[in-house]
Amino acid sequence: MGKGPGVQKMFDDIAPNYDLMNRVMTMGQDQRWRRFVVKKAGDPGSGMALDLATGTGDIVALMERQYPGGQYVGADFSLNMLREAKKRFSGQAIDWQASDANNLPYGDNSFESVTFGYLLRNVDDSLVVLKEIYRVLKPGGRVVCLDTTPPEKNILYPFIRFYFRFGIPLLGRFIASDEAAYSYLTGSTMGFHKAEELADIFRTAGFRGVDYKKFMMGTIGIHWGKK
Ligand SMILES: C[S@@+](CC[C@H](N)C(=O)[O-])C[C@H]1O[C@@H](n2cnc3c(N)ncnc32)[C@H](O)[C@@H]1O
Repeated sequence: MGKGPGVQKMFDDIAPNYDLMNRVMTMGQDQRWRRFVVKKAGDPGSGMALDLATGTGDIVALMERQYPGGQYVGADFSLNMLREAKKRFSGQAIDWQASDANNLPYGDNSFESVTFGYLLRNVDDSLVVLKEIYRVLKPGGRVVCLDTTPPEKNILYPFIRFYFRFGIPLLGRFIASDEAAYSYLTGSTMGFHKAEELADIFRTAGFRGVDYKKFMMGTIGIHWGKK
């Protein structure tokens, strides 16, 4: 069995505390990275934009506010995360849909942009998901991916490692009452592709103009490209 069912249950369980935990754990930086994602995704005009693994909806809500002419879909396979998203952004024109990133229920060449925050670390095979995203993007459409990335072994590494190994799980215990979910975050970050490797996987999936930028002492990566 793949990662899917365990990941789905984990996000269903932490959904009510997810946003507070995000703000505290990132020291309030997380919305800045999402704004960068929105800038890179650009204006879809009157076309459709998909935010995959939308969770509680922050990226797609920022998109809708920034570029109000588009048609927005926020998709996720955790129904509890989608429920939180709907509650938070009920006043915005966003269509919330249940869907699995491995097998998207959308036709070829449907979207002007596809964004996703913290998805690829959670799937069995990044290449399978990226090929699926490539399929649903229109030619010339933009992809933007936000995720954690394994820190480099520089002078800051011992402090960053300490924060990931002990700080984040401890915050998870007190804020989200779920230390295991946040130990998983640490493990899946340390075991994830390095930023340059991930850029190569984007290229293998067919994307062109692939590049990336790191944030938060090299622990966050934002990748982008075009179909
Ligand atoms: C860490 S949350 C990120 C939420 C949001 N993108 C953000 O910026 O806060 C990861 C989300 O990915 C979703 N997810 C993980 N694997 C998925 C899959 N195969 N298909 C759809 N959603 C998935 C989870 O349910 C969860 O809501």
